[in-house]
Amino acid sequence: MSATVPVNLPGRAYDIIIGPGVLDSAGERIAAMGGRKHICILTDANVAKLHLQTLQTALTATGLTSDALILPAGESTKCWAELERSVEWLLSHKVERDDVVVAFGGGVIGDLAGFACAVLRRGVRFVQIPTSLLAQVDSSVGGKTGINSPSGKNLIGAFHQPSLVIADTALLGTLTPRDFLAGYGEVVKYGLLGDADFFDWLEAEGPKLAAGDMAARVRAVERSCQMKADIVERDETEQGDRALLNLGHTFCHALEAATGYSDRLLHGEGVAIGCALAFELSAKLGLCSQEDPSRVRAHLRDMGMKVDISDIPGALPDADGLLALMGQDKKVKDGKLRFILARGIGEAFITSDVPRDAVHAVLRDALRA
Ligand SMILES: NC(=O)c1ccc[n+]([C@@H]2O[C@H](COP(=O)([O-])OP(=O)(O)OC[C@H]3O[C@@H](n4cnc5c(N)ncnc54)[C@H](O)[C@@H]3O)[C@@H](O)[C@H]2O)c1
Ligand SMILES: O=C(O)C(=O)C[C@@H](O)[C@H](O)[C@H](O)COP(=O)(O)O
Ligand SMILES: [Zn+2]
Repeated sequence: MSATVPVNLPGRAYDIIIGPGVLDSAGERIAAMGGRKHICILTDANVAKLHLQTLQTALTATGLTSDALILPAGESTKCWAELERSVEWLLSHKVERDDVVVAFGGGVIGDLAGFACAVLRRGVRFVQIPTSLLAQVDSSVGGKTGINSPSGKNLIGAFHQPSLVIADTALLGTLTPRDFLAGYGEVVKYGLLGDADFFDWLEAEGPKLAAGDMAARVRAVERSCQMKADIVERDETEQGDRALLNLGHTFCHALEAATGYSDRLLHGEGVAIGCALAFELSAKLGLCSQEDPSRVRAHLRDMGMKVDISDIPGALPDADGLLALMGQDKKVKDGKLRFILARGIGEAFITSDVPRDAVHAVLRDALRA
């Protein structure tokens, strides 16, 4: 029940190893990469408590020693202060360019550690060992790394590909239901952006997947990684097609900024709400039928996820305020927003041809609901 997805980037190719128990092979796989025998691990407090010992035992079994920096859990860790702490800690361990650093955690640790490795000595190798569903299906793959700014999400960062990804699906068993479902938001995104059959399958198997069915989890991680790898191979640095992976994110990032990158809204929850809004906007513009957003929302609702802006606790800015936050989106070109919209489920495309009034109206309706 395991799978390997290659990411074929010229000069920077790597494998994504997926399956229950693959963490046990981390020592062998990392030792095979060469470099010195001491491994620095960046992780967070939740993951350290549950799984660090297993990782360190796997490393020790092949003669590797390790030290870990345990950072606070949560989105607010993707900040300058924790970046500085991480880089200085790695420097204090005299990490060299050919050493291997391990990012062991969810997307927060992966993004922060990846960025620390991108800037440390202008580039140190790192291995992603994603422990959340979100990190296994999305953030550990493709080399986007970075931190947040009060001005906007992920505004400080770099492209820096990992040298290997080890996604042990058994680790997903200790996620809280909320964190698991947040990751599921990105899984649904893949079906919506480019694979209608996968979305059909999620409608049928999603509940089983959430309940812990391992074969379903492996299949969802593998399909998501395969779709991401295909897109990243075509367009590593988002000059074009890679922006498809941003379906729902223009809305999501504005909502995350509006909620102060806090526990009020997790990234994957924002992606689910953002995908529903992107489909509402597509329907409003006559690009797809009204049945499509209804179907998207019905599936998210069936899974017990946040679907509407009103599912976010606490006050939010009005439609103008959210539009202003969207102005910091990295897809903005010549001052104009670009969106990922859809002609149907599995048929997303990138466009800058979206009247501001239509976006305003969708936001206004969503805030009123
Ligand atoms: N670089 C990319 O391409 C990319 C893609 C998608 C998302 N992201 C980023 O990823 C971040 C979200 O990632 P996330 O949802 O993994 O958040 P996260 O890293 O905060 O993890 C969510 C929570 O789950 C806990 N956790 C992780 N693994 C666990 C396990 N096995 N058992 C128990 N608890 C565990 C963490 O401690 C945390 O409390 C956001 O910052 C988002 O911007 C990046
Ligand atoms: O890998 C990508 O490309 C993505 O867009 C994946 C997204 O799920 C992810 O949240 C990413 O970090 C967003 O990128 P950004 O460039 O909009 O910050
Ligand atoms: Zn995302």
